[in-house]
Amino acid sequence: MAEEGVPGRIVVIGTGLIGTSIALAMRERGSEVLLTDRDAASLRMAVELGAGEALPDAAGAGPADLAVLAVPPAAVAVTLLDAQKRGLAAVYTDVASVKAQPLRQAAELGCDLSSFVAGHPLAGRERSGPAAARPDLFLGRPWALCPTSGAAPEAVAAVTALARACGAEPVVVDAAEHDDAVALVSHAPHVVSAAVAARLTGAADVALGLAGQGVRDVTRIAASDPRLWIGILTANAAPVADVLEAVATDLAVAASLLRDGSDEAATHVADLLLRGNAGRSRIPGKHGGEPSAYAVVPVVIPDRPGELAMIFQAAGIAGVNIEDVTIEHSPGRPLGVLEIAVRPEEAERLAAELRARGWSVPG
Ligand SMILES: NC(=O)C1=CN([C@@H]2O[C@H](COP(=O)(O)OP(=O)(O)OC[C@H]3O[C@@H](n4cnc5c(N)ncnc54)[C@H](O)[C@@H]3O)[C@@H](O)[C@H]2O)C=CC1
Ligand SMILES: O=C(O)C(=O)Cc1ccc(O)cc1
Repeated sequence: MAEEGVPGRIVVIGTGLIGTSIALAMRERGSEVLLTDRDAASLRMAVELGAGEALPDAAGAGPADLAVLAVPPAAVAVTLLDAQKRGLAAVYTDVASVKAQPLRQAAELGCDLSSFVAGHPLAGRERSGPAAARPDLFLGRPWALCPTSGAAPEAVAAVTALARACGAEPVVVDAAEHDDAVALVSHAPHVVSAAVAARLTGAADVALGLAGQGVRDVTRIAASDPRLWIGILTANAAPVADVLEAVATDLAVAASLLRDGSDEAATHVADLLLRGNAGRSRIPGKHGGEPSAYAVVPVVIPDRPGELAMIFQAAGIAGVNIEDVTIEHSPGRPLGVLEIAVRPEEAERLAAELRARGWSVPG
């Protein structure tokens, strides 16, 4: 039985990363989940992962409470029309990274927009497919909802309940405003990441051997599926182009100032770096609150079994909550640096505990 306020039966169309993650999360809340995907292998894997049962061809038990369309942006409208014709559910939502174009297409196709509330969980990964799915993917993340003026209140309530049941925070926003926002915080950064990563295709081995965490951070999302992303970018083309042009101008000015080489030119480059500091500091912290200013405790860790577990245990004994961790690997060496983010007032206590137990904590 589903927990109170959680949709009892849902259909997930598209059992990739996002569809299977939603299915897993909803199974944990007690929902019955029926799955379908045009790719039989994806569907089979999602079922094997425990995300739900395959949706039977025949109508069976009647419409589900909610159908989630977890397909690429260009497939949302046709998938909605087909699902509504089949009467799969009382309420429909999607998860596409772009909102205005699928909504426009759905209206043009004559879909019923009173039972459809467009949605977008702002959580994901650089990997696709059901194997990368995780039930905790949406915890603490925003989930944009873009109901049209004709959306039924019960439909908005059902999709809000889905987002909450997945552990996310629903945020109601107009579709065009959403698309401008994600162009800035997700889509343009994706292209910038790809452009930096593309420079590495011809890189010498020595350069790749010197690669540190910075280039890994900047290029992480460049590992994503290009087929999905070309669909996202073309569906949100104008807002993304606006941001890219502004970034390109900053880059072109920085390049020409660096060529200039004068002290005055360097000051102007520093202006960009300072604006970068200011922009970065505006990104909210891990639970969407104020940006966090954690202290980072670096620990040199030998690459051997159980090391991380012992460090985490030591933090627990010291009564220090670990807010975040990253591991910086030393290429070709059997050690790395674990960077533990903690509250500033707890950093010295953690460092002392770790040093007392024999770890090297520089600084
Ligand atoms: N990848 C990410 O990090 C995020 C993606 N999204 C959005 O979620 C949606 C799905 O993306 P992912 O799960 O990452 O992609 P994915 O490639 O892992 O999964 C998409 C699934 O949809 C299936 N599919 C495609 N067309 C279909 C159709 N017409 N009928 C039935 N199944 C169909 C594919 O076979 C595939 O299994 C996209 O709209 C994307 O914009 C939203 C948030 C994050
Ligand atoms: O991998 C990441 O950090 C992401 O930001 C993933 C992501 C991709 C697409 C979206 O529409 C939302 C989130």
